[in-house]
Amino acid sequence: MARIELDLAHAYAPNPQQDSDYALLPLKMTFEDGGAYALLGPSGCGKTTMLNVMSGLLVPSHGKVLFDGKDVTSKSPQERNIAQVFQFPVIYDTMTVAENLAFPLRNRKMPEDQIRKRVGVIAEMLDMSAELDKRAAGLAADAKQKISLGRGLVRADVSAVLFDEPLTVIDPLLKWQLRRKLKQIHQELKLTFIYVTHDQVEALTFAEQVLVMMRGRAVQVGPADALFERPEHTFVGHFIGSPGMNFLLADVTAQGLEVAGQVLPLPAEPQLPLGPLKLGIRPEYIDLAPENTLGSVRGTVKQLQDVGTYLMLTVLIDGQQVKVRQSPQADRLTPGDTVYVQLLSEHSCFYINEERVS
Ligand SMILES: Nc1ncnc2c1ncn2[C@@H]1O[C@H](COP(=O)(O)OP(=O)(O)OP(=O)(O)O)[C@@H](O)[C@H]1O
Repeated sequence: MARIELDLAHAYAPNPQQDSDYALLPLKMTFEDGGAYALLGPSGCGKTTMLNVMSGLLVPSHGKVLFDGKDVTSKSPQERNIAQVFQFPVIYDTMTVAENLAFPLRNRKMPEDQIRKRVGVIAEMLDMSAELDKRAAGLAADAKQKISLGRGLVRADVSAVLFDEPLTVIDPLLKWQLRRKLKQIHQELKLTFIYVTHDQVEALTFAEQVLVMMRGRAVQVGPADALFERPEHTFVGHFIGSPGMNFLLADVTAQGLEVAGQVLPLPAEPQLPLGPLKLGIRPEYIDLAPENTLGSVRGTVKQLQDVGTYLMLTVLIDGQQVKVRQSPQADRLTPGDTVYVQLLSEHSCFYINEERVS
């Protein structure tokens, strides 16, 4: 196992001139030994590039990769001792499940009795003990991908296991089970896991630390609750949550916070600079208030959506739209109704130039 440090940038084209020429903008990041990390972001944000730089499939155009303090920037995946699981199964069809799982161990010349033991443990973890003697060729796509996962997990002496969207070919029910299984396996094996996905549920349920990426930039790294409660960038607020955080244009004045032509009292602390900013508040944290409650803002119900376990209101506040999550027992409102919403609480965040200032 290893502590992985990145201090680098990567551009595929020579002579990068501007930010958009970089697949990875300059970043410093440490992956602690034994941690479970997810790299999360939309398609094209640089997740696979970062993973390939860590594995050694790609040499970064600028900077360094360190494993336990040693510079491995130009070392191959073999030399870095990395295990990788890709989107699609990488297995030998002519071999049995057991032979496939044993392959990385035989390559390393592990004694046969130890191989048998380790293959048994991994097969048990992945619920594949009954399939060990079956030929891989006859198995369904998701069983094959489970073998790939097993091959990634079978060696106990790897620096890290890197997963690139490994559950893409798995059907939704099994995907849900495997996600939980991987978390459990991580706790048992205590290997460093780095997991690439564009699916926030997958990232947030699996990882202890999630690195959110946007257009080549690492915007925030933290546990799921920090990304939800205190997004450091409006992008993280939008991207995490379903629906994401609401953002309203506001103005800090000597009188208070001006939102949609109404002035709300601001707490003395923290002090916000005078001028325009964005107020961020999650739909889960907006309450409806009786008319003229101090700190509430008047709006009009635009839409009401019954999602089963909750109601989602869309409220228009002077042309700005906010989502408000309500319990299913709440009084039924209808489009056109006037409501008063409470936008300020300890859950409110403030952003200037898309970065959180409070
Ligand atoms: N071999 C390459 N040559 C040139 N540009 C590349 C290459 N691979 C990726 N890119 C570009 O680098 C950027 C980041 O791509 P990358 O594959 O790392 O993103 P990603 O977040 O993994 O996306 P996805 O989820 O779609 O795989 C994109 O703009 C992509 O077009």
